[in-house]
Amino acid sequence: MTELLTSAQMRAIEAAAIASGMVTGLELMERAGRGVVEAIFEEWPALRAAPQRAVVLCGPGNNGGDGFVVARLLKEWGWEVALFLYGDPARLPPDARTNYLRWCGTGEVRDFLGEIPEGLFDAGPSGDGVVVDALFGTGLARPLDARVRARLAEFRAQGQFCGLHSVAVDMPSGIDSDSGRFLGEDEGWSGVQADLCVTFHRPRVGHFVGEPSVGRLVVKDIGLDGIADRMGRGAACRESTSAADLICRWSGDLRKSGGHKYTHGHALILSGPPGRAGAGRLAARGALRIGAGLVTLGCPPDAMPENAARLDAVMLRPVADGNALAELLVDPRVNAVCLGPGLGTGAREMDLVAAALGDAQRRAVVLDADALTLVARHPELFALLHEACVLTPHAGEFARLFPDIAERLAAPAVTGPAFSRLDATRAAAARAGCVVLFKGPDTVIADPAGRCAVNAALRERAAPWLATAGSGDVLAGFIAGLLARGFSPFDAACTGGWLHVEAARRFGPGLIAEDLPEALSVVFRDLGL
Ligand SMILES: NC(=O)C1=CN([C@@H]2O[C@H](COP(=O)(O)OP(=O)(O)OC[C@H]3O[C@@H](n4cnc5c(N)ncnc54)[C@H](O)[C@@H]3O)[C@@H](O)[C@H]2O)[C@@H](O)CC1
Ligand SMILES: Nc1ncnc2c1ncn2[C@@H]1O[C@H](COP(=O)(O)OP(=O)(O)O)[C@@H](O)[C@H]1O
Ligand SMILES: [K+]
Repeated sequence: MTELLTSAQMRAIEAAAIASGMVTGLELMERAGRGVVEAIFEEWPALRAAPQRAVVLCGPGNNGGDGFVVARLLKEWGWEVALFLYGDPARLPPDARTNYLRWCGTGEVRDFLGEIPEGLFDAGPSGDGVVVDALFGTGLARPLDARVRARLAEFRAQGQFCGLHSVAVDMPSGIDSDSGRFLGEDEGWSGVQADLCVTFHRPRVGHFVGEPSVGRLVVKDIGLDGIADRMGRGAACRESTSAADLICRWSGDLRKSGGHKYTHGHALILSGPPGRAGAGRLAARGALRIGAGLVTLGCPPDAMPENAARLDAVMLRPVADGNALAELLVDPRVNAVCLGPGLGTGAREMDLVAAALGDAQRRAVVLDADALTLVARHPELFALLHEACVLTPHAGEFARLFPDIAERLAAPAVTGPAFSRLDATRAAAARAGCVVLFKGPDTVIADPAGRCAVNAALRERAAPWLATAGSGDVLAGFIAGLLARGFSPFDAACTGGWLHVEAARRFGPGLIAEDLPEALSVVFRDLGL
């Protein structure tokens, strides 16, 4: 499990480590700087072979302090290092000031806002080098001042033009580490700000949600392991996790190690009218492939011929209205329902949503697409949501369901920590009283108690092929299948989301939604199931 931290959590851990006497702030800064240098050499092994050129940009806080350490260590490697400071050296925090003074013993400090010397970016003796951004890290509290922004952009652009690699210490400056958002107006600032970002102890939330801002993320150990456990998990330590590794916890549950088909649950997927039933069929196939013992597609009677012609292992039942659904739900073995994909938003469909949510057994229900639109439109349906439900909105559906929360998320972020997709999903789950999976390349899953996970399809896990019609329908089916198999709503959403990205990655370019369920068997085999 990869734990993601907020800046407040990281500060609390650092403060507890220092207060316990296990380490000093200065030693942590030294380890951080050393970690950055190690990461640079690991990322670009050729840089180790011969001295190069570094341009190091230091800010007014401890991020700048890390920068002084990096500058000193690279200089010790024989590099040509040019260091620029933004801020008043007299006002540096104590550890940063100590490292500033150490640097002053070996090299010059230039003014970050002053002249950029001629030839600065000419690559080093062996034609290579780095620009290190140590202006602001977790302490960024407000938007960068226009001059700082312009100057940083200039350093980045010139460095890039001259072929130097860009390295961000902890976070690319200007980005809020709790939300991954640019503080202030972000025109022209989207995209990758650093080839490599080196952070410490644990990744921050902002490395996984918001704008994808770094090409590669490396987390360096600075000896803080175990301190969080010793501190106890206080209010500042809300748990947030990257779902990427969670699958390991649950792979045992995914394995089919005996039993008969009813042991693995029965998922019911409700589909729409003739010509629109494909989305439901995709969800049904997803539910079956992920291992539900049985899957039934319930469709309007006039869609029976079309579906019968297209389905084999998935069973088919006519479901004319809410009463017909209620009759089907008399069978207690039907233990998960999924509705929304291609469903429609008329009176029949409203009736179906009411019947699924109003079911006395409070069965697990996945609501997606049109079902979400109906729930957004009709407060009486919203009021029926319960803890066994999973909502899977994309950004448009999220805004329909939770307009005020979406508005807060869309508003420019002006102070740190900024309102994040994590905050938004948590608020939505608390209001709905059920699990919410907020879709996107940085999918966030939250439950009403505040538990939260990020399933980021970023960097080495990028899966841009998922932006294809019907992939969300398959995801709804995956989650329904896992619910049928007895996963809790939160675990089903995390595991379904994770498998969705893995399946897309196994298939790769050219993916269409139909391929996702089929790619699962390869993912399962690789997991050793
Ligand atoms: N917390 C930890 O455990 C560790 C922190 N370290 C480093 O320390 C950093 C955090 O240090 P700080 O808390 O000093 O924070 P930063 O160095 O990120 O910046 C804080 C300073 O910048 C000012 N500031 C904030 N936004 C500004 C803006 N837009 N324009 C101008 N000034 C602005 C603040 O008033 C403060 O003086 C981390 O990112 C990391 O690089 C490391 O040394 C290792 C350990
Ligand atoms: N660029 C992307 N990278 C990774 N995942 C993505 C990307 N774009 C979309 N997705 C994922 O693809 C799915 C699309 O779902 P949705 O928007 O409901 O589409 P549809 O309604 O066509 O099925 C979601 O799971 C979303 O997280
Ligand atoms: K930085």
